[in-house]
Amino acid sequence: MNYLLRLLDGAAGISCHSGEIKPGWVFVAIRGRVTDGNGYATEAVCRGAKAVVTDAPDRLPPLAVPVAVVPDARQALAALAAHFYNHPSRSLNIVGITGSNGKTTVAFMLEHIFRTAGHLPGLIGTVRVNVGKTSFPSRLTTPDAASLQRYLALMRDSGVTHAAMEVSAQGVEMSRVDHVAFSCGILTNICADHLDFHHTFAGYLAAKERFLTLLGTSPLVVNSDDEHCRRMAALAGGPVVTVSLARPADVTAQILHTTAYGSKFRLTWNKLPGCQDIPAGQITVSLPLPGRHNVANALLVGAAALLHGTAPGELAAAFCSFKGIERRLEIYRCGGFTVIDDTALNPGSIDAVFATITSFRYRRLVVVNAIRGGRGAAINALNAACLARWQYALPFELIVTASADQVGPADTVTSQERQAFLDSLSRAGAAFSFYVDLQTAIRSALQRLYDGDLLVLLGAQGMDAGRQVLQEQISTSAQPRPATDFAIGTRP
Ligand SMILES: CC(=O)N[C@H]1[C@@H](OP(=O)(O)OP(=O)(O)OC[C@H]2O[C@@H](n3ccc(=O)[nH]c3=O)[C@H](O)[C@@H]2O)O[C@H](CO)[C@@H](O)[C@@H]1O[C@H](C)C(=O)N[C@@H](C)C(=O)N[C@H](CCC(=O)O)C(=O)O
Repeated sequence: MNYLLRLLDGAAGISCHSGEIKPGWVFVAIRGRVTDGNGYATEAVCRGAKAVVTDAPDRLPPLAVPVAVVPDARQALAALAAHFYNHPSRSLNIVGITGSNGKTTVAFMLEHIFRTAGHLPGLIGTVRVNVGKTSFPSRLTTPDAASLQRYLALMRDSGVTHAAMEVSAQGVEMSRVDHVAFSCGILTNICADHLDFHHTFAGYLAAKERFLTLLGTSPLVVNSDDEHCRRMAALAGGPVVTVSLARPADVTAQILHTTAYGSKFRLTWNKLPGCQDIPAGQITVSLPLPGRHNVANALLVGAAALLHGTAPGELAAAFCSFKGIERRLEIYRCGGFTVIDDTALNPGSIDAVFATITSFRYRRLVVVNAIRGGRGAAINALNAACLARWQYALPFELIVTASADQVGPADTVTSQERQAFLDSLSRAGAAFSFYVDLQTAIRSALQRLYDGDLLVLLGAQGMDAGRQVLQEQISTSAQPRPATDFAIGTRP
């Protein structure tokens, strides 16, 4: 390793992407799933790379710069990047948030609480990267190791002290978060997802278990209402703080009142490990986010905030002022009807949306669901069965459409993926209409909607186009009606 670290002497940067290389940088060539980084080494040297690191020297062309051979290029990238930026995570409080659903909401909620408690916060996740008040676009939930360490160094050098970071299973599996010192971990829930990457549920669980190894002896906050999370907590190397809505735990919630626009609950905690100065206590929280799953998210956030010394009074105030985030059970008005917009990429998140809707009052329900493509297509059969099950429980008109899972063309829905999804829906007994074009699907939904109806947009980021179509319809005069319009209670 010393020889490797000496490569960094005088280096100006490090990257695994040739396009990012600047003079004096070190290029780490990674054999990937789509292409081989070794094939870009010449380009990296032409851009001024001072050295190249590889775990496949036989795939490298002759180069006029030093080449270091390592057992695993991904792990070497993480180790070199952490060393190059002088281990920024050691100067930060970083809460690593992992799980199938809820990572983004938990991360934004925790960032908000850290800010309200007077810290300069940071956030790394699916929607964006925040360094204090500066925002950067996000291509991945968990960036590659070099980009990640770069962000962490920027946070440290900008005075950030507390950061919330989404840790994806892919990110763990690909060593992106190796050499990150987490002050705490959060395990939200575990359902079959990302089968495109891990291929089996066991593989997905193994990635989550590897996160616990990386967490070391730092505390783990775990949702003990989730069976897989309970089992995994037993593998933690440090103290475990359990949170639950339904059973005895270190941190619990008693829901007092829910409406379409939020929940009121009593949050109670025991004396937490490592929190000498915060005795057991209780606060009443008004959370302006609907749904039981958001109370579960708030429990995880509350536990992590208390572990980081947030005073109970500050915690209650911070929850009350949290505004939520786009496309996570986001509710807005569109003329006389209401729209719920959620990325809902897997059965767990689809369940969370419909479980919340069961207590809403509306005239009719219309659902537009965007099929996942590319990497996400592996989950489509499970999503179709989940939609059919909910259509049986809550009759609704289902409109299906195709849309890019992410922005990249690699994720457009192929005709095979589309037909496979529609066949899964038919087999499960669902009634639906299909429109290839997302905007036509939304327009078709709009023609069926009247005052008092509820429109639900489910699916990938490609659904952003749907919002633009809706915005055309949202009359400037329409103001959000009081929550009483959707008071929880008897449905028509
Ligand atoms: C499956 C997966 O995670 N792939 C990620 C991985 O790709 P890879 O290692 O297979 O790399 P590759 O694209 O084959 O390229 C090989 C190497 O050549 C390099 N290269 C490539 C092209 C070039 O011109 N020059 C160059 O040097 C690349 O930087 C890379 O190091 O490393 C790449 C570089 O960092 C990522 O862009 C790529 O993310 C792709 C786009 C992706 O969609 N990933 C998804 C699956 C993902 O990671 N999702 C998770 C979870 C999301 C969730 O929770 O739902 C996430 O953290 O975002």
